[in-house]
Amino acid sequence: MSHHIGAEPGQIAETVLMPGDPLRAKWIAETFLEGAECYSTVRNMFGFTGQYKGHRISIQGSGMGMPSASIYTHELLAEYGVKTIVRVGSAGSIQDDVNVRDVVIGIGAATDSSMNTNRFAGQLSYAPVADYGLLSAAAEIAAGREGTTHVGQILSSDVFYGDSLDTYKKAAEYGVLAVEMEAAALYTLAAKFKARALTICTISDHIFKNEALPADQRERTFGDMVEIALEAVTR
Ligand SMILES: O=P(O)(O)O[C@H]1O[C@H](CO)[C@@H](O)[C@H]1O
Ligand SMILES: O=c1cc[nH]c(=O)[nH]1
Repeated sequence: MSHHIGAEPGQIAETVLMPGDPLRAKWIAETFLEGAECYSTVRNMFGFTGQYKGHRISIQGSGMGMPSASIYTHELLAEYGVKTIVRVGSAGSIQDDVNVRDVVIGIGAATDSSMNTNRFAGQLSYAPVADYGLLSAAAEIAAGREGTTHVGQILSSDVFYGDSLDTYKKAAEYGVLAVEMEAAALYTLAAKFKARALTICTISDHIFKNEALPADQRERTFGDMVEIALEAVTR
């Protein structure tokens, strides 16, 4: 067991899909994996391992925000020998042409977090980026499917309920597609541990249009991004 994951060595696959919502993790395991077994219920942050088309895959909830996601990412990479993590999350659109239920694949993640400012002692504005092989595979797979997928920069924010939308407006002017809360930390830690990482999100909200999907749909209906992720990691 690591500090926050109740798995024995070997119970977690080298490839992990990581939603923020632990109940989305359960739904993904039950819906897409064969023979899925739960390896951790610590803090109800569920983790499962099963098979997808003959490949061993784990699904681990990360919780919301970079502090929580960093804990699970660190333990997966440092203590369980995980080599590949794909975040399968929800995100809020900040672009007119990025609509609710579209899929967004994050090339890189801008952030308002001070985590990397502290990590690099204020000397570097580090650019957290996805693994190129995973990114190109996911983009190609998505292009061959129905539904709209956008590939570009996302913003990992520490704040869900901010005082103003000014920063999001500015980020949108500079091409950022959508806002979520984990990718920058995931990409940074994957680089540190020489692992592969990618973030695929489904748009659950439009931040400027006041559109939002309810919790049950965020939990159980984002199958397109899950299939894109599973096909990309098993290529
Ligand atoms: O749906 P998940 O994967 O949790 O992702 C998004 O949803 C949460 C906020 O509601 C944050 O974790 C954000 O990144
Ligand atoms: O608006 C949103 C929607 C999902 N996730 C976020 O972080 N923000």
